[in-house]
Amino acid sequence: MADQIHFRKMNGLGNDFVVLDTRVHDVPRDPETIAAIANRQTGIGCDQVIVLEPTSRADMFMRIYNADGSEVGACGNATRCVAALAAVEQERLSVRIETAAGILPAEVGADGMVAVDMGVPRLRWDQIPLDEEFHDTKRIELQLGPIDDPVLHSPAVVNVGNPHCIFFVDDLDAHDLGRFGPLVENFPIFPERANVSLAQVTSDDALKLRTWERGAGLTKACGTAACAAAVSAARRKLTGRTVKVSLPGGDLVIDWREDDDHILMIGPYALDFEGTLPEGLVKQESAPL
Ligand SMILES: N[C@H](CCC[C@H](N)C(=O)O)C(=O)O
Repeated sequence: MADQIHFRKMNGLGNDFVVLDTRVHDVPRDPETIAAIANRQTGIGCDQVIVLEPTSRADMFMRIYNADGSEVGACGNATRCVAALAAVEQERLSVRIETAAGILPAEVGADGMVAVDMGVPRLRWDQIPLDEEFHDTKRIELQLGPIDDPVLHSPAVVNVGNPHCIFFVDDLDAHDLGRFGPLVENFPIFPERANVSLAQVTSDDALKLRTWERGAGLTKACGTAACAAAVSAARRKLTGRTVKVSLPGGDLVIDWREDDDHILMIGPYALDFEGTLPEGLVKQESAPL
């Protein structure tokens, strides 16, 4: 019988994760099993599956899989959750989490908040990446064919370890992100697809955000989208460089630091419950011949 695979169910502002740990036992990584775990009808149910791995360069390596099984480079909300796990393990409040997009320092606060240095935004068209050259990535012109809404023709694009497309609108609720999100996510201009957000600036230090996540769909919060929207709003001079981002699941504070260009993301984390993966969920290793 395959050994029982322990998991932690965690969330950051309702963006939820199943966290597995390869330092304890082998865990499945094939896209089918990841998608089966993430399935909210027949699996555990989550937006992303997070797999912890050993590394000599940081306290742990965080591998990130979307619900569709695709592996990606960054997940802001999960980084806060994993930083909290690392702080408990290492018995210190300053930790470092390695991801495919880089090593992220984090500080776990006594107030249950975690501050993660998400690094510097990548702003060149080929860093997003886009499949055609645009000199001004704070406002690109999208030929949105199937989308007739003119306000959705000139988003900002930015990479914060993963690709983001941010539309600034006057009223979030006036647009059906569930309808056009998947269209934009899969536009050919985004060779690696994109996370798609609607942002509504409400003051010079606050904005509201809704996100259709690449590989996961509508989520209650997206940490990297909050970083991307804050950077894009500041680039367009719609806000300052420190912004409260209000998502359906709650608020994050994003500070795009002037001195070193790093993006600091501050917000909560939560451990919901722990368990073991149901046997049927994990493809059994084929028996040795
Ligand atoms: N869907 C994202 C990964 C998860 C990001 C999100 N959950 C966050 O908190 O940043 C992508 O494909 O790049």
